[in-house]
Amino acid sequence: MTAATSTFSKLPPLPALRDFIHMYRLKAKKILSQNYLMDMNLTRKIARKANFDSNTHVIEVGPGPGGITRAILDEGCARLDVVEIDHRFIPPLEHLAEAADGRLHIHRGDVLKTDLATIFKDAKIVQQKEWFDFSPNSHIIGNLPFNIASPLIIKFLREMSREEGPWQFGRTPLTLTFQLEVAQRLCGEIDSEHRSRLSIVTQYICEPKILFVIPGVCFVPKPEIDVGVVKFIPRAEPLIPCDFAVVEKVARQTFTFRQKYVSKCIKTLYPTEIADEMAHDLLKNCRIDPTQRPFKLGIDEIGAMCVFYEKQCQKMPGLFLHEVFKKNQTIEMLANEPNALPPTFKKLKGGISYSSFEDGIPLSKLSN
Ligand SMILES: C[S@@+](CC[C@H](N)C(=O)[O-])C[C@H]1O[C@@H](n2cnc3c(N)ncnc32)[C@H](O)[C@@H]1O
Repeated sequence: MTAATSTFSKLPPLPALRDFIHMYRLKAKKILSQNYLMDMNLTRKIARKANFDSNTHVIEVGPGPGGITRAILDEGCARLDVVEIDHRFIPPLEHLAEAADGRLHIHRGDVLKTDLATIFKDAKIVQQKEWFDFSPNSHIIGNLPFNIASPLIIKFLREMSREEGPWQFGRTPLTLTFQLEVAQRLCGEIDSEHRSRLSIVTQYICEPKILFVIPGVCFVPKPEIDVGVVKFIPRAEPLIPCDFAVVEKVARQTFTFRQKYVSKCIKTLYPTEIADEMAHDLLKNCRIDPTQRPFKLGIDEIGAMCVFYEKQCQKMPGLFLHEVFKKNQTIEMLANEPNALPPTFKKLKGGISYSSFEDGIPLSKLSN
């Protein structure tokens, strides 16, 4: 399908969402974090702000009774595949599919275990792009259940950083909802109260933006919190030249104690007997003030720490597997594990030069 040939018709009149819910007896289940978005102005706003065109193959996660599903179809897309875990929603979604001119396809299953790449691949709509080109005609959208929002975004970010799963076709954007506090952490800027591990692992690989906030009262049943709609655009070039597992580990340990000195946090990367020396080496090489607080560190500083830590791990097999809470595992024991060395970064073809990182110096400190 090309831009010139794609056409779609709006959905014919359907029973109102509220009537749908009564017709199909769709009482929300707390265990699946079901909070329905009933206001079609808001569902339309999500679809509009996601900003895809009529050639786009969209995947929606957790469609529930189909409020956002209707809006995506009406906004105009080449095809929409939905992944829903709760069998009760299949009949109303089939009802919707009958009205959707063959554009709506339903998959019953857990999105965490569903192969989204195969959905894109089998439909043969998504035009593969080189990673550096702008995004392919694919988009993933969802008003996520709160209980899986965090594991799902981590899975997506990991796949994105390795150009795997739906990102094997290029830079597929995401538009997802999160409880506002999580949305703010994903987008947390340096020196802000929201800066966290999540800010780093998100922002080094993509550009996240809170599109708008939906007050909790707009959902049925209403959660006690507000919800942020976040759009993620994968970066052409990651800001840190290390594998996701390395960035995730350094970011996690750097934010172990938010208000303490970074030196105290970084020591948790190493066994106690070598922690002082190894942490000192890392901070000195990266020109980072040991008394700095974690939330005041820029991505380039954390990037430099990742590069240096990775080198330390290469020299000391087993170090990468060290976890501060696993007291009885020595580096000698861990060195015999199959993944005793950190995964290597898949270098992108062309693009920015990571040479300054090779010396372990953050870009912002090069002129100092
Ligand atoms: C917060 S509700 C949103 C429903 C609908 N999208 C809306 O905005 O009204 C979350 C939806 O995700 C579904 N869900 C929960 N866990 C899921 C999972 N692991 N995989 C796929 N869907 C899931 C729930 O059954 C529910 O329909």
